[in-house]
Amino acid sequence: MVVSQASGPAVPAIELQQLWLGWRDRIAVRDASGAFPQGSMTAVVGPNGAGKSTLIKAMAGRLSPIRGRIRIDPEIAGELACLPQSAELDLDFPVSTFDLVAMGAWHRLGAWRGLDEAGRDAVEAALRAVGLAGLGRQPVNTLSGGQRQRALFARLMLRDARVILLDEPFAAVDRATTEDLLALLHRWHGEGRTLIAVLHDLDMVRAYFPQALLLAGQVVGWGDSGQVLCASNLHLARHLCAGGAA
Ligand SMILES: Nc1ncnc2c1ncn2[C@@H]1O[C@H](COP(=O)(O)OP(=O)(O)OP(=O)(O)O)[C@@H](O)[C@H]1O
Repeated sequence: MVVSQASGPAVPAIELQQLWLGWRDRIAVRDASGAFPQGSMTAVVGPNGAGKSTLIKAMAGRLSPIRGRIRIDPEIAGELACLPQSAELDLDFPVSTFDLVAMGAWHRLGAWRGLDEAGRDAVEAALRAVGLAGLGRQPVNTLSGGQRQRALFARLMLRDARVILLDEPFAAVDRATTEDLLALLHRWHGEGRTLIAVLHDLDMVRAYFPQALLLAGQVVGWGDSGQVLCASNLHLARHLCAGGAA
């Protein structure tokens, strides 16, 4: 799917409205407001414990706000895909890489309807696009870490979502894989999809992500990544996560 880019003022794909998130007695994100415009490519950054994964989980619908609201544009409500941190994914089951990638099409076909020839071609094309041509029959639990992440990106391709959330997609992945997957993200961005990725490598964010959201239990900065990732904001974020007051 190629998503048309609307001209004129940016339409929010996801809007945070005075959003508070937390776990039991712990507040993880306080009073966050702002918007991810449709077609934007944003890195969510911040120190350990800043609330980045918590925000991704909430936007993916896996955690309810304590207060405030996450408003998802109704046109894209069913068009949101999420790739959680790899530690949260149990891929230790005997399914082929082809079938794992094909699962990306389940939301359109239903789990029990087989793929037609076009669907099978789409899986093969996705495997080629992530550099796994010829590995479709290999069980996923025998893939290397980098191959596994490539397969999960191929599954996202089949998912064909307009908004894609990724939590540390390049953690424990080799450089060549990272570069290939970054190129895929850029392709998706060029297609007008909205991309939101938790990342730790600030040089990568400056080089590849036009927008950044700097979190430290609260929004420290949100906008052009060059401006958001300035020394004073990064210092403030570290201070806040070390227990200081704003
Ligand atoms: N499942 C959970 N149960 C209880 N507390 C949690 C849970 N997940 C996160 N937290 C707490 O919420 C706060 C924010 O955690 P979160 O994982 O969102 O941070 P993060 O910015 O993604 O950190 P990191 O960079 O270390 O992955 C932390 O204090 C953390 O201990």
